[in-house]
Amino acid sequence: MPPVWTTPHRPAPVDAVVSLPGSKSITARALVLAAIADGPSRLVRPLRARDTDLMAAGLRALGVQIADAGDDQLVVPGPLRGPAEVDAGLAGTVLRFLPPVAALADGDVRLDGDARLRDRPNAGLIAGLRGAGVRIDDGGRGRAPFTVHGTGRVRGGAVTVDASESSQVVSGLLLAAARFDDGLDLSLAGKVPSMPHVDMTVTTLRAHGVDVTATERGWRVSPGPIAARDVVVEPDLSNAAPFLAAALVTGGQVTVRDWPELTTQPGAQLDRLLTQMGAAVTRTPDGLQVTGAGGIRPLVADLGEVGELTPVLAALCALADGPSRLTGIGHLRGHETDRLQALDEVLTAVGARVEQLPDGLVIEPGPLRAATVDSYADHRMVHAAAVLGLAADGIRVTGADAVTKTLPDFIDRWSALLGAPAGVVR
Ligand SMILES: O=C(O)C1=C[C@@H](OP(=O)(O)O)[C@@H](O)[C@H](O)C1
Ligand SMILES: C=C(OP(=O)(O)O)C(=O)O
Repeated sequence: MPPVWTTPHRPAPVDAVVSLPGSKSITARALVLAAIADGPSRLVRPLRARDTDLMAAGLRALGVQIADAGDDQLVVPGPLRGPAEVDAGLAGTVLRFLPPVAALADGDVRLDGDARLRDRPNAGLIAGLRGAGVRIDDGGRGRAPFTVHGTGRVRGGAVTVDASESSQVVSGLLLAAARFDDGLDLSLAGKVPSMPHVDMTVTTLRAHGVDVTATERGWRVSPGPIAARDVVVEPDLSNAAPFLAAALVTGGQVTVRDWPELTTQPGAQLDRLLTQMGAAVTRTPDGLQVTGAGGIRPLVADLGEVGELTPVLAALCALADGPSRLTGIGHLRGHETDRLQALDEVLTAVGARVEQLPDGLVIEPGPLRAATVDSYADHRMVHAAAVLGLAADGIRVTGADAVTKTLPDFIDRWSALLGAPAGVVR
């Protein structure tokens, strides 16, 4: 990969059908549940990218067998044990889903990752696990690195957590809770962002035979076995965002194959959001088809449920025909980078006027100009720059290899999307 990626400029309408690899979030949940299930499981077409490879490596370090079988993965649970070191890279899913599993292991498990991981908030999870009887040494920081002193079992019971900084705190605790001696009666202190991701967790647990009920203040998980299940992983709908956005920017047409009829992925909301921005969105026998009309309408929306769509939507806002206001996304300051700050810098560099709100952004488009921008080690900032580059000639990105986090061949796929006449881009 060149150190600086010059994003392709494409004023002509795109016309393509795109197939995308599996969902990061579904793969992460499938791996974790398979690792603590009551028998072996097959994951069909899981995502193979940095985040999910780190999840698999972390589980292997705890004693789980995970083998590749063509495009699939076979997972065989074993006794969970330490001592172990887990590298979470920059993956929020590993940072928040593995510590509750580590607590079930017999022995110490130390978790660390990239320099930026050490800034990502995790006090809610650490306090929640302590409330469930787990001993954790985090030097009082509430962040990585920390050591989970696993004893082979977790008491569980009534626990109150603050998950206002990440829904993954809730998901991490719920995923392992059926294996706690007393299950878990989880109460929330405050609001939780990205609620569709919590719904995804609850739905996935039920599909594995776990008894989860919503309570007035949260969720209750009964103790019991987690049934091993083979899981067919849906395409990643959040990673569909830049490809569908290309239809809007160029006034072209993009179809994403195998768009699920029913899904818990928040990316499903692209249908509604891109329609609001002026796209015609239809379902065809192939998948979800987005057609751009030649202009982009501004977006005024609370994106709290779909925070991970923000970078691409914000890029579209910088190309719209009026000012946009995106709110409900204060927690994005704790993502791969401070995404509100990063988007402010990038959109300003290409000519927009940006105002940061405590929980969002106001974006006023301006005359576009060429710029070299950073990836901030954030895959979705590369997606955003790629979308801007369609409209502005001369957008260059340093550190574009950040895309390995969830879509390692993004740059090849993007080039193919733009080079392809009508046809399948793989
Ligand atoms: O549970 C998950 O798979 C995710 C939950 C969300 O995290 P936050 O609630 O921290 O935004 C989302 O942004 C992330 O990309 C994936
Ligand atoms: C926020 C994201 O990732 P993570 O799972 O690392 O939190 C993301 O993919 O947009």
